[in-house]
Amino acid sequence: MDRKRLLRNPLIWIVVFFLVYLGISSLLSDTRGYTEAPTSLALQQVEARNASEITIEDKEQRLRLTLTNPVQVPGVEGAQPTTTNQIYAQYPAAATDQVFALVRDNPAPSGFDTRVTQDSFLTQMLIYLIPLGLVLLLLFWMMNSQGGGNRVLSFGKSKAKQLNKDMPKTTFSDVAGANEAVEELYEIKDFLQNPTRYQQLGAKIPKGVLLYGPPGTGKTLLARAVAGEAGVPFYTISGSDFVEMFVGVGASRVRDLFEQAKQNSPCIVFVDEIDAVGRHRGAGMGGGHDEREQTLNQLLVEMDGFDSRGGIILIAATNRPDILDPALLRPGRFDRQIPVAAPDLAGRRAILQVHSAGKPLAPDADLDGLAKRTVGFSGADLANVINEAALLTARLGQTQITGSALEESVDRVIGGPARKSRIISEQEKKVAAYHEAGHALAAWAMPDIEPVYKVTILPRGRTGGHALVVPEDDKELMTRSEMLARLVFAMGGRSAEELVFHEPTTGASSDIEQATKIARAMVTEYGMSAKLGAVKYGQEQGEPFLGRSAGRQPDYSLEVAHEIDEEVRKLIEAAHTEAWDILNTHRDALDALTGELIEHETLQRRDLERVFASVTKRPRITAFNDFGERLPSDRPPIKTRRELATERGEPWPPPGEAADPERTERTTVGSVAGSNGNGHVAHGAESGYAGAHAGGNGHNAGYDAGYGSGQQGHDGGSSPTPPAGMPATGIPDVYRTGANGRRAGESGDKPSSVAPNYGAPPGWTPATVPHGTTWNPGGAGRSGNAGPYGESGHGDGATSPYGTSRSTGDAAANPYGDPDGRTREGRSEGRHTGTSPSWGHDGTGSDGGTGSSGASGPEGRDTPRG
Ligand SMILES: Nc1ncnc2c1ncn2[C@@H]1O[C@H](COP(=O)(O)OP(=O)(O)OP(=O)(O)O)[C@@H](O)[C@H]1O
Ligand SMILES: [Zn+2]
Repeated sequence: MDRKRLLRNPLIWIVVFFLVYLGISSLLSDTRGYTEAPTSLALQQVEARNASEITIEDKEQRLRLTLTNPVQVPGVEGAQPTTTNQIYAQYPAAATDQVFALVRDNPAPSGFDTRVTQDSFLTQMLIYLIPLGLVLLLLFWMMNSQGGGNRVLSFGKSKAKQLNKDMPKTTFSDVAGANEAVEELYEIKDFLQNPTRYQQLGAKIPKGVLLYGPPGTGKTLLARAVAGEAGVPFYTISGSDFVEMFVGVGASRVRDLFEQAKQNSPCIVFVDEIDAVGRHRGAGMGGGHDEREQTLNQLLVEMDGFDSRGGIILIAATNRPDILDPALLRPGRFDRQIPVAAPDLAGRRAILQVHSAGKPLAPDADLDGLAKRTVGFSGADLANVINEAALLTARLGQTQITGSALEESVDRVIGGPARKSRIISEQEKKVAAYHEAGHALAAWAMPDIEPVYKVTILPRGRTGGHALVVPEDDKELMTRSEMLARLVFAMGGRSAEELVFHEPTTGASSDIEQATKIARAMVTEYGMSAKLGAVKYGQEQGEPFLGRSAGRQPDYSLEVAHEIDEEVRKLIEAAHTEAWDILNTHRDALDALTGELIEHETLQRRDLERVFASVTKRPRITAFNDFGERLPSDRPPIKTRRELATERGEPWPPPGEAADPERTERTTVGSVAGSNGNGHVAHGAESGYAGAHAGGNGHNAGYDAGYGSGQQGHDGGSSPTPPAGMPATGIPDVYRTGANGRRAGESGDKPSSVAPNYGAPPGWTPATVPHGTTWNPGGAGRSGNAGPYGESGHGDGATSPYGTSRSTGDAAANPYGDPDGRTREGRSEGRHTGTSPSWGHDGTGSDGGTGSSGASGPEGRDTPRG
């Protein structure tokens, strides 16, 4: 590496050149064989007529003599004198005349000769060329070191350098938890291996495959796996490689790319981040997009031109399919679009297994538990968790990765390293402890929210502490009650401060932000306010150049704006009251928890169960308005086969049937099913999880594109987005609880208390069903298990209610208003794994005290389409 750098330095070359020059000139020196003598001696010899040959070399000012009788030449600088008959001597230029006269008077017997050396033409040329060459060399060198590659000289020329060839060894088994995508890609791989089979059927294989989904979900990995499985070369180029300063370069690069691919077919060309070139034409601010449009046009033309029978398959990846030019996505171009969503529970478990393979795990390392805790993590996050745990283990000098190392590394990945050294005053610690205890208690006593997983007042990253609720399931839908519960949870910290210290602190700012976001989304996006109705207020501009929310425009009147603000405030006020009331009622529990928090700093679920033993889930006391005039029906929804079976006490799945009926029912991609079906099958059978997204088929309106959001907005929880269509189990659940909630609110009666059942969701009836109804909506799958939520996070998802940080919805699924979901089955489209770990960080304390938690991620915007 270093040696290479050295060789590029022109100075080295100059030095080498001179050394070589000196060497050569001394070798060729024409004084060889002659000894240098003092001028006086040489003149004496001429005078004494002892020279048999005399040459005057005019240019060198040298007298060269061959003597008849050898003479002794004194050695120069103390060297031995030598006796020789060939000598030469220099003379001064002014003495030329005298020397000439002397020689003329005393010529040798053969006369004398004068030589005037003339530089050869070549030498003269060299003299001019060498400096020129040096200058040029210097210039090249400067360009090189600037651009990294020899950019300037090769622009528009072949891009052999940018196109990296590779023969990956990756296989589909390296990709875990992305079974749908693997199934789709299996076909491509099969085609590359047996093209004739497809050609005989007259089938056209897609020319291009677009993989889209949140960052880090394994898109690159999948593309490599296709190449690895098919055993064809894999070329990668990034969309931004096309974009160049010079107009027309991008287009010619596209041409070259296809040229090269054709020469190397069959092969896979992978264009990463294709949105860099593939953006909507005519979009963007100002002018000056000609270059990009030209590049895109060229890409379109080339894609039309090549024939996939040639065995070239283009795979592109993007996080933002919604901003791609529609022409790029039409049949014949990237007509196969494969969503790569963040993994679900089974997927996460499988990914953890893939990445922990070959690493020494201690017996207490529980990958299943870890998978449950890491809702919303992408494959890359999970890989990172395992790696961090390994690093941590190495740092501690241990030989096995323990459960606590894994636990710590999850926290690190989400919230950054713990700030152990930070010193906080006793008083601040107490405030923080009350704040977090307030969150925990509010969540504990509210229906429709997951039990708190852990509470800590250890500052981590930029946060001052957090209470964490983790969903038991991956959830895609969130009911109104669940969102309300989240509001209460968010207000818990603030309420505790007010209740106990009679004064709020700045530590609740991110809670407030979070709550506002949820409430606003409920009103303007999810139509959850009876007063304003199911109307979407505000329109998002499609192009993200201005930053997501800068493009948001109000499309309603000032009066409505006023009403929205009012509704938002009402929701939050009600939640605040609710939280306050809970804390007031259970003040003993609050104090007890605070005490333990101050002592232990971090408390787990078991501790909470002990401390909160006396706290029961309670119905909401405040009236949140619900449905206006439209009274929900009392008739319960139909029951699924599974529910009926469970009621009858029969085992599920029925013996002899496929292990996972839900999954097979949903899956329409039957052709190559099961190529990688590891974790899933077992999983669906074992928990209610499959039930949780049993629906979602076939609607593609209103998905939340909010996945991309804050990589580091750790706080934000998830963003399950209730989509427009509701799955069979979904609607009634919402209605039911909503209706009951309203009645409770109206009459103000507190229901007979429901038996406390904290640990887990299965079986507990939401307390919002006040009259002791036994109806249990979703079977194991959905009972009061709300989605996740980051209590104070602000993942900046403008709309996604729970702080989108890690939500995964791939919802942007169908960006081009393709209503029937051509190639994809509805499920993958509607897929919005809205769950994510809910880190409510509170900035209690850190610098400046305002505790804004976490740099929020950039997006999380809702992009409804279709
Ligand atoms: N499904 C998965 N199974 C196993 N490992 C995964 C999976 N998804 C991601 N990873 C891990 O995460 C790393 C990053 O994934 P990859 O580069 O493919 O993500 P990407 O989707 O291309 O991200 P981006 O959109 O940011 O380019 C992979 O090298 C792999 O180690
Ligand atoms: Zn808080």
